[in-house]
Amino acid sequence: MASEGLAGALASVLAGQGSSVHSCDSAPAGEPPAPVRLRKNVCYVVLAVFLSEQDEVLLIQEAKRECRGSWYLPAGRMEPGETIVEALQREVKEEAGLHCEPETLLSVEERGPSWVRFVFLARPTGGILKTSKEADAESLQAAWYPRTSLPTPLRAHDILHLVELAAQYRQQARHPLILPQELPCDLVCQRLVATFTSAQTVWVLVGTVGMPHLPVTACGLDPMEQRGGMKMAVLRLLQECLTLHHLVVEIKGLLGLQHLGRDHSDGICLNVLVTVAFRSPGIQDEPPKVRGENFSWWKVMEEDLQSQLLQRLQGSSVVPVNR
Ligand SMILES: C[C@@](O)(CCOP(=O)(O)OP(=O)(O)O)CC(=O)O
Ligand SMILES: [Mg+2]
Repeated sequence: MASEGLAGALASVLAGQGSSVHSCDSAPAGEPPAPVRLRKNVCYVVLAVFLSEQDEVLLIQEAKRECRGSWYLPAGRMEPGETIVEALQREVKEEAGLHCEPETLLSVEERGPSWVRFVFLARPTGGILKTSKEADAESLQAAWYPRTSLPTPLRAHDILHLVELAAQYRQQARHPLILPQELPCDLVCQRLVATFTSAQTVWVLVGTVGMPHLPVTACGLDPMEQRGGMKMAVLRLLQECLTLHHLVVEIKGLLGLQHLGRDHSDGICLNVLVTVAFRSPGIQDEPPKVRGENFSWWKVMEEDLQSQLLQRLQGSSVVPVNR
């Protein structure tokens, strides 16, 4: 993929799209990671934040024994064979009685590659709000509450931050609308847009095995990568080509997300924006030296692409991960 191919790939990722994952540039040592199987070695959760124009939040009252009567946002575990959006729409219908459309990903939370939660800002498109008369195993009821006076008890307080994220996004959208792209993937992996900037010039790390491409790192499901979280896979790839001890690496967040779910392709690919900078504050005009033959820095020359990338970097215009 010559420069125009790379420019096309970068433009696609910056637009929240992406492309199928055919191979990885970095994987955990030893055996190749086992294919991902939902509900067997990974659990994906979907969660919806509905925030009305009257600044009210849609909550559901849990029916499960272990949290019965407590209030939470509509959320649930994905089932094999469904897309992320289908899971979101199923859970909201089951727990709140409403049809919905996702507006954008608000946040992705992960406790290692085996547990990932996709948090959406969503809007109701129909259906009838579930009342206590329709209580069942999915939920006791659903109701709208003023954002500043939510009912108690809450099932968990983690939703307070998510509701705040939704309110902030409504007030000022920090990133473009980003929705999952239905592209097949066998692993939990991350495609890196790893950048080095100097003045108004930006370089992007590219994989050079085969056609030059945005590098992909596979997340391991072993205990070490579980404990360290998904950033371990990013650091592992960068460690393979850069001398990290004099660099500062920051994973800014998501530019996009890929998953299909159908045809047993349960994997996900997170398209992540990463910055690489020298630890010492001295002016560094050139990116850090790359070790080996498998990666190199590509200077982004296309003005439009460069300004788009700089704008995303300067504004942290990405979906936060674990933030
Ligand atoms: C796992 C949660 O994010 C909530 C979603 O899972 P549920 O317990 O509500 O699952 P379903 O029965 O499928 O609705 C809470 C958490 O501890 O992460
Ligand atoms: Mg639930």
